[in-house]
Amino acid sequence: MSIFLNGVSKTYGGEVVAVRELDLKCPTGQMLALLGPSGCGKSTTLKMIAGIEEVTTGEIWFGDRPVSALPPGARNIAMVFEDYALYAHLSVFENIAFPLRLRHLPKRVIEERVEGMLDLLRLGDIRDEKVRKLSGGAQQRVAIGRALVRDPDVILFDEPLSHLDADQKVQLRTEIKRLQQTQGLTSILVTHDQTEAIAMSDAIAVMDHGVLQQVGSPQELYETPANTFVATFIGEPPMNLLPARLARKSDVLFLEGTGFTLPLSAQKGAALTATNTTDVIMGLRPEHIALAPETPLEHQAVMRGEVFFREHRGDTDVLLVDIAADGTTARVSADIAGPTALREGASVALAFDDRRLSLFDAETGTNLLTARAA
Ligand SMILES: Nc1ncnc2c1ncn2[C@@H]1O[C@H](COP(=O)(O)OP(=O)(O)OP(=O)(O)O)[C@@H](O)[C@H]1O
Repeated sequence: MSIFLNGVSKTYGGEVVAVRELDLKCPTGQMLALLGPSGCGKSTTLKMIAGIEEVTTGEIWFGDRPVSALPPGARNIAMVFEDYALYAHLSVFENIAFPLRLRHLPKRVIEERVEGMLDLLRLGDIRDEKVRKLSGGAQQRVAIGRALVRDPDVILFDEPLSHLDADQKVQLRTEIKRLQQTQGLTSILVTHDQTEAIAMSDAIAVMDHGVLQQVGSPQELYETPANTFVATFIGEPPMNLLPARLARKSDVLFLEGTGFTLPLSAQKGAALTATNTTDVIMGLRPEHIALAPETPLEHQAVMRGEVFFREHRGDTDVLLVDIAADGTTARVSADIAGPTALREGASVALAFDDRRLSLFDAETGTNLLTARAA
């Protein structure tokens, strides 16, 4: 069952605009993540889809059915919460059976369906355990079983992994993804954790201050962020954002930044023909910077500076490098294959080329390379 949000807004108490004019689509059988910092409106959006909060304006559709006016019970949705919300004194079996008992289904049907869930979630061995004795990960699997056993049209996950420790997180996110794909579940995932959103979802909607910033596949968001907010929110370490200028000399467009001048490729130049902007922000991912070879390649720019800090990350070193030139300074983070012999205070030359850099309008933060193509 697909989910559509059409111009959905939510205002609390006539004042706080939590969600503004939101248009979103989650196709049948896919998982859409709502991602953003605290207060961006993702929980409010989930609650409106669930029917726990009313929309102020706009309409929500499940397939061809408008649901905004329906109470939660009439929407055939299931929710999985961050704190599991299980009955601690009941067994695994009884927790999963609970929603079916509420519907007074025949005993045989209940047993069949709960057994199916126990198999699917590999909970058979602990079926008679009281849930309070289980690990967080096992409790969350029980909660997922309880959600799925009713065969909902839509399943809503509200920060489902946030109380788990690191290895349980990784295990359960794989488990949820496997279930979501094999069962073809139409799902919305609310999270503030980009790693979770990237690992689990087909598409990610990034929100800030109640406004949708961009929606797309994890790859699209990584490669072509719509603006500087998305650019720094997706990717770790975050994308470098450095002030720069565009200057046309003869037929070539040059990018001039702190300590470098880079002729842009004809392709990038063509994408920028309609741009009058000269002040830009260059977006450069730390993993797209390398140590400069002795003879830089054509179309490669080199920035020279001093290592301010080195963070050793096993197979790579993240270097924070201070670049100083023409009275300006910039601090750049570079994720370099390592381990390197570079230490704080060392001189270093960093190289990058124009293939994977982004350019944003210095005033609006909009991606200049994609905005006009869109
Ligand atoms: N019941 C409410 N009454 C008034 N304001 C609210 C209410 N619920 C949320 N808000 C406000 O709406 C905005 C969006 O909140 P929301 O909880 O949807 O954001 P969020 O991104 O889910 O954040 P978090 O992860 O912290 O829950 C915030 O400014 C919040 O203070």
